[in-house]
Amino acid sequence: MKNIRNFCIIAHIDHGKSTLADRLLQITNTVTERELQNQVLDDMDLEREKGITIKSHAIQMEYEHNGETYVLNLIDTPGHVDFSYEVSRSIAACEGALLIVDAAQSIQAQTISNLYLALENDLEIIPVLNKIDLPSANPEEVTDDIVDLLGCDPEDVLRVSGKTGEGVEQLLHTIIEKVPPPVGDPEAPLQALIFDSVYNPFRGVEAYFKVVNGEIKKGQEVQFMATGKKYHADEVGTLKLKQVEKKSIKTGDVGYIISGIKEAVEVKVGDTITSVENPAISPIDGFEEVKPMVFAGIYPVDTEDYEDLRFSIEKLRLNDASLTFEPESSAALGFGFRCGFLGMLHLEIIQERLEREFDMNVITTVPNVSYYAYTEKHPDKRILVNNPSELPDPSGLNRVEEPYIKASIITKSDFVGQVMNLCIEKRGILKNQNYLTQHRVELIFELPLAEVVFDFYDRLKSISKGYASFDYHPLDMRASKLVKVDILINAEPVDALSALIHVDNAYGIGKKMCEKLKELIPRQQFDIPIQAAIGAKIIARETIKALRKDVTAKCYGGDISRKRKLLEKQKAGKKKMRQIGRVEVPQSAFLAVLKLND
Ligand SMILES: Nc1nc2c(ncn2[C@@H]2O[C@H](COP(=O)(O)OP(=O)(O)OP(=O)(O)O)[C@@H](O)[C@H]2O)c(=O)[nH]1
Repeated sequence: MKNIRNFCIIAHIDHGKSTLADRLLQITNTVTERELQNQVLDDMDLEREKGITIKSHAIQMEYEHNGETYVLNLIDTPGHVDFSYEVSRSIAACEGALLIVDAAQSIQAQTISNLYLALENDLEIIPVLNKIDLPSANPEEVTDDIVDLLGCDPEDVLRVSGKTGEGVEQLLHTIIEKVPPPVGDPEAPLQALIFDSVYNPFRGVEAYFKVVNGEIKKGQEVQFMATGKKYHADEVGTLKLKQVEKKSIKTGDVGYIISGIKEAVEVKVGDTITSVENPAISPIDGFEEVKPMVFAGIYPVDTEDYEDLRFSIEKLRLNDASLTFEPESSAALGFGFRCGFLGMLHLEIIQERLEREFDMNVITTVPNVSYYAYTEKHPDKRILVNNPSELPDPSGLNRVEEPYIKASIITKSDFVGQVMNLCIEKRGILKNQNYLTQHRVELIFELPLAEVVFDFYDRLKSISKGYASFDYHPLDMRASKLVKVDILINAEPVDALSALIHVDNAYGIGKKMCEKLKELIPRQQFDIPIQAAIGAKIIARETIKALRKDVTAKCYGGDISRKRKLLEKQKAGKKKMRQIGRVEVPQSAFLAVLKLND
């Protein structure tokens, strides 16, 4: 145990975590030059394309130092706010963390939020200034920022370049010298912390764990404490570039288990594996069931594809336990599914995977958060509302509660005013303003999550010219004055466009919605009124004027094939359309609310 080092890399997105990890694998000969494809840790296509790490993994390296061989377990952590619980469990499996800061970008929101998680778990922090090869690097200033943040000595901040490899050898020595070996009782009953899992279509779900106490053996009967399910440990091992089967994994070490588990939902990150024969009295602290934060309806464009869509979502759920779904129907869109996601990025990923991996053509409705509603009749009985159209009748409504988050935004001092205005417009409450350095400020806001779902990131990025980073954690549920705003197209209510909006913003948003829809819905042979309403009260109206000319008129007398082409183009366009009463509505209209400020 004394020669094991478990560590993770925490960094803001794009600060070079994967590149540095690759370099560590290369220097320790865990992978050969040839095997070292760029970013081996990001093995999902989508990850590589989006340049983000979605699923965390663990990899084992060996390294000689002062005549002794050390086992170094690098536990990778996902880098996006949507996956923060997974980050927290990966961190809990480590004794040390490399805090990577980009020498040109300095400290960002996720640097700090991940640092706090690491400190909460008593990790040894090794500050690392990365990308020192960049011409735009500002090592002196950024080192000062790190020193201010951690209260360490400037000499403690290592300078490396994941790209050129400079300083990486020294970094390995520092890991061995500074990160403490794991502690744990090899004789105690088995307790292994699950920090990640991966779905393998041939072998079932592989769970990654760290043995906190005891030992896990091949062939052993084990129990997952949170789910209560029992399994036979068909195979255990450690992870190099490939899996290396072992007879057992001992206290302090990191490994994987394969035990015939078919669905990702059975393996919960944060759960404890114990032995059936000699069970631990209690699980390891910190288990939480991850709950979806954002909901949206997903509908097939072609109603006949409903069963295919169900099959595809079920398949996705096999390897993504945080995705939830249940059938729902919409008067406007027909049969589909109400899906729950960890956040907006997660939603985007699922939508893209459905289209790419399953070739599904889907309409995604406006995302919403989940609310608690209480009626006058039963003011103590909580009703969970995951879809605005399920909100009880307003006349009998006592109150509605919505989720709040604690958001941390780091930006340059020049942009503080604009960022504050944005947050206040989004109903934020300023909690703290913290000058990290002379030019960089951290703002802590409490915000309704629903407001962050609506075009918050994009606007934050544009008002700060990209110099703002954002991170959040769920806080609590609070009563708010929310009303349901309905949209009527040609006098037909379109349930998929309903949204719960704060009463003060309802008129403004209703008006903008109508204007946006007017832009998006093509003109047809008759006038189309578009209205926003609260209950029976119309609060805004626009009219799409009738189209008079025949589109093909200008081709008359001309080339017949051109006319046919035009008609075919129209037909293809129609596939992406939805019929609402007599009106054809394009797919983009269902997401109109998200782009009200464009
Ligand atoms: N010049 C220079 N560029 C680097 C260095 N390390 C990483 N990069 C570049 O910075 C970008 C981001 O690097 P990644 O390693 O993908 O960053 P990451 O932190 O893993 O990103 P996420 O997985 O999205 O969190 C890539 O374009 C890298 O080529 C470095 O030391 N020097």
